[in-house]
Amino acid sequence: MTALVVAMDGPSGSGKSSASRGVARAMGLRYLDTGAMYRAITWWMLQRGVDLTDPAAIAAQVDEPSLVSGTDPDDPTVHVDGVDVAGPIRSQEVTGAVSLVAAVPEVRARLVAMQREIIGKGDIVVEGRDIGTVVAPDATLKVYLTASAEARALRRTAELNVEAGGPGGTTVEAQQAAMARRDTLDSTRKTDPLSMADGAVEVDTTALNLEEVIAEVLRLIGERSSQEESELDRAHIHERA
Ligand SMILES: Nc1ncnc2c1ncn2[C@@H]1O[C@H](COP(=O)(O)OP(=O)(O)O)[C@@H](O)[C@H]1O
Ligand SMILES: Nc1ccn([C@H]2C[C@H](O)[C@@H](COP(=O)(O)OP(=O)(O)O)O2)c(=O)n1
Repeated sequence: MTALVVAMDGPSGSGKSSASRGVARAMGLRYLDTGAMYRAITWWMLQRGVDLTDPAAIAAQVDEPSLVSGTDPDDPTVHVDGVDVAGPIRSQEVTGAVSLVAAVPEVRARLVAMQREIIGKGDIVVEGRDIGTVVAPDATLKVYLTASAEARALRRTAELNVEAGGPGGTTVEAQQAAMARRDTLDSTRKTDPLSMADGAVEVDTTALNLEEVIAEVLRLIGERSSQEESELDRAHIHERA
């Protein structure tokens, strides 16, 4: 069988990270969070005081930091210049700035090349916005996760409250507005907008719990793998005839 690559795309809060990690764990696959890579570069640019409203300033610095992404679904890591930035990349400051950095073509070129190199070894679940469309259009399975704007905001608010150990200073309404702003920025940039890839299967997670989402993706992988096997069988029969 050819190397398995599962592409998981979708907007913020649709459940990509949780579902991708669950699927990777269940199947013993590697896991790559490409959003964490965009966040890590953004963290570094903020540390350096780069003017994020100036795409040329971002482009001029993009090759400076070293970036290393781990692929263990039980311990996804990201290091910038040797510093573990798993915590800081989730800060509101980074979340508020990441769309500006991710819109710069030079940033995307560097990160897409790194992502393709990691994916090249196969047997991996990769999550992001443009995995099925740009990074790995030949993936074995392409999933596009969605959920209603309200469900996504509710999930994110609950997550922030847990992190803060109580009401985390945000409301579902504020969260929904912030996510809508970021989705708009992510989907209106000129390069690689947030869109569904050809051949992707849409999974609406609004009414599904995490276990149900993981089970559905595992079912789709099984379906795709048996389709591939029967196509191979047909090709062999054709060759022999
Ligand atoms: N199907 C689901 N039902 C309820 N909550 C979910 C579901 N999938 C994910 N979550 C929760 O929603 C939040 C956002 O999920 P996450 O996987 O980080 O989404 P994304 O990577 O798409 O931004 C997390 O707190 C996660 O535990
Ligand atoms: N393949 C990707 C992944 C993320 N991005 C951008 C878009 C997002 O606003 C940021 C952060 O992505 P991340 O997946 O961490 O965001 P969420 O956890 O879904 O809120 O990076 C991208 O442009 N392309």
